[in-house]
This record gives sequence, C-alpha cells and structure tokens, in this order.
Amino acid sequence: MPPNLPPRPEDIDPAQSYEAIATILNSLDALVYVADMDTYDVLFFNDYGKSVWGNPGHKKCYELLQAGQTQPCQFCTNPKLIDSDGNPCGVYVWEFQNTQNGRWYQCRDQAIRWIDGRLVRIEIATDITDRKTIELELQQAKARAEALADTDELTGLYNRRAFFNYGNKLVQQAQRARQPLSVIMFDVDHFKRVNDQWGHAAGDTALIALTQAAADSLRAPDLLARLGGEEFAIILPNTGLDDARGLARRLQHNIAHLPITIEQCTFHCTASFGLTVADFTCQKSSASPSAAYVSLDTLLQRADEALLTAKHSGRNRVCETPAA
Ligand SMILES: Nc1nc2c(ncn2[C@@H]2O[C@H](COP(=O)(O)OP(=O)(O)OP(=O)(O)O)[C@@H](O)[C@H]2O)c(=O)[nH]1
Repeated sequence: MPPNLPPRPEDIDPAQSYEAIATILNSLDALVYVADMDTYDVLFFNDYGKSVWGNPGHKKCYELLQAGQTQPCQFCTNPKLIDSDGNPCGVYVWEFQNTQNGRWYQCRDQAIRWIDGRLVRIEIATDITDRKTIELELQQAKARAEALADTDELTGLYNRRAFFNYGNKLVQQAQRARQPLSVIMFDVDHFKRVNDQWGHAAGDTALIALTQAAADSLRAPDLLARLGGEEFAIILPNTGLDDARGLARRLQHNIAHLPITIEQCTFHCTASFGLTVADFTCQKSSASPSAAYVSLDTLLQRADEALLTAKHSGRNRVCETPAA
C-alpha cells in the first residue's frame, strides 16, 4: 500500500474497525444506544449518553434512562419495531420528554440483528428541547389569543363572536339529539340613567355584578354571552319552555334584588327578558314542516322580539314567543 494513502475499509482488522465505529458514535451530539429486545440489557451506550445518564453498568435500559423505572416502560417502542413475523420493520420516529432530566428528545428507533443474531433495539435520540419549548410557548400563546378573542373584556363572559360560534354547535347538537333548546335575551332597563346618575365606571361595576348574578344561576352546559352594551343572551341546551321560563323569572328576580354598592351608596337595576324555545323533539311533518330546522339566528330574532315586547309593556318582566 502506498505510504500516504489511508487504509481501505476492508484492510482494517475487525478490532480496529469496532474502535473506529465506536469513535464515530462517541463523537455524535446525540444519544446512541443498543439494548437487547428480550432482556433490555444495554449492549452499547455512547459517550453522549454516559455524559447525560451516567455509566450503564449492569442496568437495564429502562433503569438507566428513566426515573424510578423498575420494569419495562409502558411506552417502550419494541412492539412497533418488529412485524407480525418478528422481523425488523424499519425506523420508528417519535418525540418524548425524558423522565430523568425533563428534556425533550426526538428518538429514531429500529430493530436490528446484533452480531450474535439476537434482536436488539438501536435508538438515536437528539435533544430537541429548544425547539419543543418554542413550540409549547407558541401553542400556549395561540390558546391564550383564542380565549381572548372569545372573551368580553369587561365582564369576562363570552362575546358575540363566541356566542355564535359555540351557540350554532349547541343548536346543531340539539337538532341531532331531538332535544328542546331555549334562548333567553335580556337587557338592563334604563341603563343610560345608571350611567348618567352614577357615572360610567359605576355602570361598568353594575354590569359586572349583574352578569355574575346571572352566571351563578346557570348550569355548566348553558352558554351566557354579552352580545354588546347592556344586552346579553343565554342558550339553554336540553331545556323546554317551562324550565326556561322558570329560569328567566329567577334571573329577573335576582337582578332586581341585587344590591349594587358604589362609594357607600346602594342602588338596584332591573332587566327585561325575551324567551323562545326550539322544540327539536318534534318530527318534521306536514303539520309542523319547519319544527326540526331552526337556526340560532332565527331563535335570537324571536327572543329579541319577545324582549322588545317586555320593554314596551313596562320593563322588568319576562315575555316569550311561541315555540319555533
Ligand atoms: N357603563 C357602561 N355603559 C354602557 C356600556 N355599554 C353600553 N352602555 C350604555 O348603556 C346605555 C344604553 O342605553 P339605551 O340603549 O338608551 O337603553 P337603556 O337606557 O338601557 O333603556 P332601555 O333599554 O330602553 O330600558 C347607553 O347609555 C350606553 O352608553 C358599558 O360597557 N359600560
């Protein structure tokens, strides 16, 4: 062999070539290890792994890599690495937060035949914590932005956008399940006078107190939203006329008796209520051709008509339209 040329791979003796490969694997900026797929014994663990998880000694892979793990991990990927005949079936890529150091890794796992013929798992795990942290922060920011986009700033209730978004789904669900659904609209009476007499900030305080009182009277599936100004709407899934009327009257009573205190002065507000019901329990028929198909827009329009009637007939009362 000419003196200055590197040796060809086939000229290197096996012991040297093992060392050459180990040198490469030990230089990688990623965990590389090999574990017996039956016994979980660690057969190879590179220097990167040792620097993070320590020396393997006689530990099983799960004892070495995971916190407090005394038996094979539930999330062990071994079953994913072999086909139904028990033969290696390619690379499986997954992401995982290590239970010992809390860092995120992208793992590339593969079953291979070891030098003595047994099946082993080789894993190459790259630290992706920085990318994952940014991803999680973006997800949280998106969730926060979505929540803000749905929320009325003053009262913390759902806003008009969220009311239609979620409300349409509730109406569709009620239609599918053939359940009654009620819609209530209410509007604070002579609210301009409250602002004029007590000031805009006092008006804000009153709106918060009134809506809190209303929210406290509702069930978890009910949807209360501020549509704008001093106007609110409630969707009551699986609620027929009698129950909706009972609730609207309770709300009317609670609001009228709610003391609102501003700078040691106490005053009261009243509200007018409009109510309508979609009786999705009815089958579509010639007698009632449109009973099973009514939109949230239509329900809101009917509730608004009833609310106007309540305003025109003296306020502080509940009016209703016939079932849609
Ligand atoms: N403080 C406060 N006032 C608001 C807010 N939004 C709307 N308003 C006030 O609510 C009042 C609504 O007045 P109108 O629409 O005339 O109704 P009203 O005085 O309540 O009379 P009726 O509805 O007919 O009983 C206006 O003075 C608005 O400025 C708010 O967020 N905070």
